[in-house]
Amino acid sequence: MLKIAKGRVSYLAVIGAIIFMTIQVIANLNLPSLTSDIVNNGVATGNISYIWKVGMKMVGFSLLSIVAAICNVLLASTTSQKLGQNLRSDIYRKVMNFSTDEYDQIETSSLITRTTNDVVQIQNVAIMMLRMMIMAPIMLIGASLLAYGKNHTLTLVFLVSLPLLALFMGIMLKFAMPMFQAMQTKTDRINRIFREGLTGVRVIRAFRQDQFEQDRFEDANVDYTNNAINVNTLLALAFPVMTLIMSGTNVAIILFGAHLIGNQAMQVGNLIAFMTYAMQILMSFMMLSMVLIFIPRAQASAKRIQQVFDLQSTMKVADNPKALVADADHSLAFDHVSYRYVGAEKSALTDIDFSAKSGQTVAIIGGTGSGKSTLINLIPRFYDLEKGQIKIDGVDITQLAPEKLRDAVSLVPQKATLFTGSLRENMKYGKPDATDDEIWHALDIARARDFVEEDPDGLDMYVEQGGGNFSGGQRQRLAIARALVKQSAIYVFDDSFSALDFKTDADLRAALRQDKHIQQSITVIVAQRIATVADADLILVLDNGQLVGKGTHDELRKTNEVYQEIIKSQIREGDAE
Ligand SMILES: Nc1ncnc2c1ncn2[C@@H]1O[C@H](COP(=O)(O)OP(=O)(O)OP(=O)(O)O)[C@@H](O)[C@H]1O
Repeated sequence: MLKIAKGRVSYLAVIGAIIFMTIQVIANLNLPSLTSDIVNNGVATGNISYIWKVGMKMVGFSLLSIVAAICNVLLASTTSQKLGQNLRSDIYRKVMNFSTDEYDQIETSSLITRTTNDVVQIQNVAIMMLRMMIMAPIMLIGASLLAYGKNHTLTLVFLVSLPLLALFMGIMLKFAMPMFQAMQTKTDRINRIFREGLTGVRVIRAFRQDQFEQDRFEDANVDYTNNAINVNTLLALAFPVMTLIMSGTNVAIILFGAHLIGNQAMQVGNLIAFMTYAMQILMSFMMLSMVLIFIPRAQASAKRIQQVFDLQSTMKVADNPKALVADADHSLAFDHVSYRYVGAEKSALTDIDFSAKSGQTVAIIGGTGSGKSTLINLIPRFYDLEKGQIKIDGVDITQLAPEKLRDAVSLVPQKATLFTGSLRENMKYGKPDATDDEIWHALDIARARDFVEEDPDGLDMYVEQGGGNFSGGQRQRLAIARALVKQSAIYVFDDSFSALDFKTDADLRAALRQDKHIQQSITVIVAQRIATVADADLILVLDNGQLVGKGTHDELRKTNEVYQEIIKSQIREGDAE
């Protein structure tokens, strides 16, 4: 908990909170003594001017206590809010820098709970620490000493009530702590099922699994609710018991106090003050116990957040990362590359070897699961290799700063993802200073100009979450345009043309070939159709992670069996050139 707060809170604010809380408690501790003074020396003797004098002092201490309390609350809540803000930013930054392997280690839903719910738990306890944790010990010690000063004998009452209270709080902690700790994992479970239900709603309906999913969610929901009810019942039970102990203490003090007053061993005012101190002692003891109940839950949350911070990226960045020379002739080379997914039994790619240079198009074709997407995901270093090297412009990509490498590669993923906002913002994603002319040029090549122009808002058109207000083909074309705006050394299209009809596919590729910038870059295309790959300078045929063919369309169709098979299957489907 302290580790997670380190460097994320202002120490000045923490010191300020401690100072103001100390002032508040000292002012509060003075009030009972002044009350006893006013009763003993003012009320009992009928000395009005003395009552006024001490009364004004009491008002002064009360005002001081109020002002100090306000300052403490302000500092405590600002500090806890800032701590939350910093934690959320740091988690987000860390997660955004995860390599793809790390994403597999902590579920997305759990990451969301950690950024929201867990951070809130820590914020709540931070406020408690900056208020109750400071207030309680000072008040406990101060009130005990002052009560002892008022009457030694009466303090013996605490020898019974405090151990009783401690015993009860101990039992409470034992039962409440595991329930509090379980709350976070139960929240994770609810979020996971809810998220899956939302993203997979169409599949769920199509497979008529609505009831199954509803039951699954209900299960998690009931489990969470029962746990929350149990915790709250326990806390609710605690209050009457604590009130009973406090009232019992009060009664005992009054009984023994009356006896002492009867024997003239104590003044009335001192008894009143003693009772107030007794309440302050018991209250601070309870406050400490409450904080002790909440700390383990926040501790569990802190651990979950720390886990995210502790995840070491498997991707090592070179000590002196190299840069690429802008506007130079480019090259891309795979040098006997193999790759195996973490935990997988066999390699997804084995001994892939090819190279390409500026102006060339490399096409990758192969059956489902043959390793096409894996191969292109290795270019922007989403994963690190098992064996071999990938070089861009002759430099091993592990020697490049990751941001420089990602600048050099423009990727159109298999599943086109657009972000909420205007279309212009989406288009500028890879080049924030892109002009409207550049965007229209890219839309032109991507065959997306027509439908954007038809919309009255044009580039200001609103993009809904995930690009939901566009068809699959339109989304794909916009994703292509976005990649083109970025202007990189290498363009990678992961099955990006499959959502397009044959004519649009052919027009788009022809427009790509004519673009000046593309002519100086390397284009890598993953495709299913022979027609899409036929005019590439180099075609790679993948089968079961192996490179079983490498050459031009003419070479491969004469010599390569797998390629011939693909052609045959597509002729049968009437889908070939
Ligand atoms: N994250 C992953 N973890 C483990 N194995 C994976 C992962 N992603 C893919 N694979 C495996 O790697 C192999 C290659 O998958 P890849 O996605 O590269 O195939 P693909 O040729 O692009 O297929 P498709 O045409 O269906 O997209 C498959 O056997 C797949 O099961």
